[in-house]
Amino acid sequence: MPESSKPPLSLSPGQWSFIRWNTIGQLEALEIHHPLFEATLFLQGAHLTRFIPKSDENWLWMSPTARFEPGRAIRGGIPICWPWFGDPARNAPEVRKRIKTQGPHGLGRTAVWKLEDVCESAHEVEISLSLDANQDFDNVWHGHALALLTFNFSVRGCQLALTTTNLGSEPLAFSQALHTYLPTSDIKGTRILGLGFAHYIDTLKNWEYCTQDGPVYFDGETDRIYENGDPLTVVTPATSRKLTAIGSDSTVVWNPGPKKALKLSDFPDTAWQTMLCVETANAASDYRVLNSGQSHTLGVLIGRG
Ligand SMILES: O=P(O)(O)OC[C@H]1O[C@@H](O)[C@H](O)[C@@H](O)[C@@H]1O
Repeated sequence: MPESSKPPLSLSPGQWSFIRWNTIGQLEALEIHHPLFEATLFLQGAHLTRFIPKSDENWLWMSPTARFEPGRAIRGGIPICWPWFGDPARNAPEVRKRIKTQGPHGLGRTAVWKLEDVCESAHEVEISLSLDANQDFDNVWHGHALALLTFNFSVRGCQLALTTTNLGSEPLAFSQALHTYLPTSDIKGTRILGLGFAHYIDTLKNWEYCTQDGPVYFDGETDRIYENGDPLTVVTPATSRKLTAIGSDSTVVWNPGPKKALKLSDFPDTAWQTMLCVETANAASDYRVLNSGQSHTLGVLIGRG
C-alpha cells in the first residue's frame, strides 16, 4: 500500500491498547475496555450504547429487546438525530424543504459512520466518527453537509461533540438532537432540575406553549421541547447525573408512558417505568442555519450530578 493511502496509525487496531472491534448482532462496534471505564460504540448511527465507569453500571438505558440490524434504529443509548429532529412535518419550513421522507430523526441515525480518529491515554479515550451527507442520501435529503462526532470518555463522564459543516453552496437549515436514554429504577420517583420557568412546547397538547413550574416530574406520557439549553440535573432514586450542553437552546424530555410503550419498536411494554430521554437539541425554533462553509457544534457532557 502506498504510504499516502495507508490509514493513520491511530486507526490501526494493532496500535490500540484499550479498544477492539466486535460484531454485535449484525453490526460492527468498537468495544472500549479502559482501566477507568468501558464503552460500546456502533459505527451504524455513531451510536453509543454503553458507558460504564469503573465499579458502576451503564449510565445509558438500553432496551433489553434492542436489535442490532443494518438500517434499524437501535433502541436505547444515544441515537444521533441528524440533520433533522423528530417528525419532518413538525420542522420549520426551511428545514423541512430539504427532507424527502416522512421518517423521523434524520438519516444519521441509521447511516454507517466512518472512523476518523482514535486517541488513548491513561486518563481518557477519544474517538471521532464522521458522516458525509452528500448525493448518496439524495432519496431522503437534499444538501451536502459533513458531520464530525467526537466522543470523549474519562472519569469525568462521557462527552459528545457533533460538528456540522455546510459543504453545499446554499445556506443549510437543519435540526438535530443527541437523544440520550437514561435509566431510572422508578420513573415516578425521577425528576429533572434546571428547567424551572422554561417555556416548552407540549407536543401531546397539540403543540401548546406552556411554562415549567419547578422540577419536571413524570406522570404518564411526556413529550416536550423545552426552549432551554442550561445545565440540567436528572435525579433518580439511585443516581444523579448532570447534563451540560453546548450549542443548544432546546432540550427534549420524553417518556412514552404505558400506552405509547405498547406501540414502540424494540421496547418492552413496561420499560417506560425504568427509562427517560433527555435530549440535547437544536429543535423547533432552535434549528440552525449555516452559510456555505460554516460550522456549528452541538455537544453534551454527561457527568455525575
Ligand atoms: O420511536 P423513535 O423514532 O425512536 O422516537 C422516539 C421518540 O423520540 C423523541 O425524541 C420524540 O420527542 C418522541 O415523539 C418520539 O416518540
